[in-house]
Amino acid sequence: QSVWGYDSDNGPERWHENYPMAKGDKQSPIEINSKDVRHDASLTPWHASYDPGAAKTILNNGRTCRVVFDDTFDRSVLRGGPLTGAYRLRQLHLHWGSSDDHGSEHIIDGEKYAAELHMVHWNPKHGNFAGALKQPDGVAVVGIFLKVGKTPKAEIKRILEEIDNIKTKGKEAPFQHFDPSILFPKSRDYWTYHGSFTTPPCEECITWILLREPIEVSADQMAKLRSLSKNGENEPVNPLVDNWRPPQPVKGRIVRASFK
Ligand SMILES: CCN[C@H]1CN(CCOCC)S(=O)(=O)c2sc(S(N)(=O)=O)cc21
Ligand SMILES: [Zn+2]
Repeated sequence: QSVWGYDSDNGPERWHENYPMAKGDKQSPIEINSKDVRHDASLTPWHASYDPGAAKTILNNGRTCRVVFDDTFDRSVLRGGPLTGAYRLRQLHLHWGSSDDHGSEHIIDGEKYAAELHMVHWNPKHGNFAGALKQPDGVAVVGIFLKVGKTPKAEIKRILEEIDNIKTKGKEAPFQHFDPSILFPKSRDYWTYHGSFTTPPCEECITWILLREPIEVSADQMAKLRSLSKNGENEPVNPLVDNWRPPQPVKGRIVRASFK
């Protein structure tokens, strides 16, 4: 069927059939090898100023669990780092595996994390989100790695508590009074490079800002995430797991680090 996904008949190896950008020269995710990274002293710290009142709903779209924010004005914005101007927070979502030893999209020095959280922002100088998708500086995504550990970060609980209300595809629940910056790790260190959406349409419009320090989740919290289903309410159960794209060719791109 033409609808893309992560199964053998509609997965990443076939996306290019309907989305030619998938075979572009600046695709994401990528593997990051510290030996190839260039420290850039000119990279300033990034700053998020998010309005908790901008959070609206949480939904299961059959491909991920997504929290949507009001991005009709500069209400929740990301600035600094490799960015010029204020980028508006539009949504956050996750990618995860079928077991704790894999699930992230970016891979760091050969290490795969259990999950990867993406906070998607767009550049209002391009008028609207659809316009921003067509620009190389249109979108900025902050990526946070999730690692299974003994001292889970409490703040992720708020998202996982909602999972029971959005078990199947198309289910949506109110999700308000939430400031996603509570999910950030202590360190602001990051890698940055230019790439694409890791799903169709695979547009190459993203400035990636990947945080070096993972946040910790518990094995139970990962199991909770894996209890989501790809299928709709009255369809056969199809677990929503392994919604990650494998690493793509770097093709000479430079990955810069804000740290030594
Ligand atoms: C499931 C589709 N995921 C897409 C949907 N959007 C893209 C544009 O859509 C146009 C209709 S998006 O901006 O929400 C977005 S960000 C990422 S990622 N993993 O690269 O952070 C993927 C996607
Ligand atoms: Zn993503």
